[in-house]
Amino acid sequence: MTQNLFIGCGNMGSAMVAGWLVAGEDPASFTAVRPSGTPVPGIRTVRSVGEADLMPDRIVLGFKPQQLRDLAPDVARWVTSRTTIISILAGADMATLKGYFPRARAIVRVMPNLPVAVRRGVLPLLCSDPALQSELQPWFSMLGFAPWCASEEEFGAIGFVAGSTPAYVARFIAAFAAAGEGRGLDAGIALTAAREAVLGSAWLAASSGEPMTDLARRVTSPNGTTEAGLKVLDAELPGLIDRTLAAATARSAELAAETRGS
Ligand SMILES: NC(=O)C1=CN([C@@H]2O[C@H](COP(=O)(O)OP(=O)(O)OC[C@H]3O[C@@H](n4cnc5c(N)ncnc54)[C@H](OP(=O)(O)O)[C@@H]3O)[C@@H](O)[C@H]2O)C=CC1
Ligand SMILES: O=C(O)[C@@H]1CCC=N1
Repeated sequence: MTQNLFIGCGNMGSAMVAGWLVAGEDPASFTAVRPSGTPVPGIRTVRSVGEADLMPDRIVLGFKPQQLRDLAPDVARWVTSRTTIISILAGADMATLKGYFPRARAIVRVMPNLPVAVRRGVLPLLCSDPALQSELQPWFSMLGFAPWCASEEEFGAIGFVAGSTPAYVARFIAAFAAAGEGRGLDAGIALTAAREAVLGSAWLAASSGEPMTDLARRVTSPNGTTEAGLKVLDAELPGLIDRTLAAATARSAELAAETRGS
């Protein structure tokens, strides 16, 4: 059985494990290292790599990017020519990772988003070895849309469109709910209405496959209420999203520098 060792398994590591367990993966194939000892539901959790006492086939780097420099020497002690390193660290580029783990069989970057927990994630992948791509594709695809990227730039761009989006969507839903409350709605009803409207709209977009302009047109009666609302939204939203992604991109570059120690 393939042994997957998560070094750090907090919000994102636990979400990935949850998705794989729902997909039917064997819980015995996962071990999580968490210094706090907080259990990861459904799998063996230990406080240190030493306590795990296994030679993993895959090591998932699930700690914070800022910790890479300090933790890499310890992690490297468990890496052999049979070990695949899977990094979910934002910002840490392939060259940096290769520098820390020169003995690894291969290094794979993945930038998952939180819906991997319910197998509807977006998780761009980066690794230039076609054999490893074939080996890992079915495993990652259990968690959602898992495209192999041709370059670090493409990987980064998909990551920026999708990686933080669950947080942005949470804000979007909360803003609609707050606007509903401001118009006298009960808080619970306002939140349910906003959340279900976003879920239903995304579901419809995914199942119909139509262009977004067509979907919007089907809602927008000429000179009706939606048209009045869109005049306000369209004036702000594209620029706002662009600035949002630009800020995330800039922070990623800073994190990349921190992982290199420069
Ligand atoms: N959250 C997200 O949506 C996304 C996160 N990522 C990436 O995932 C990584 C983790 O982020 P996230 O899950 O949000 O963060 P969390 O803080 O939830 O998880 C960090 C994990 O690292 C563990 N840890 C801390 N110190 C050590 C150590 N010395 N040795 C081993 N493990 C340690 C923590 O242990 P303990 O649990 O015991 O505290 C925890 O399990 C980051 O690199 C981030 O860039 C990537 C895409 C999306
Ligand atoms: O906020 C972060 O840095 C991580 C990477 C993408 C989503 N969460």
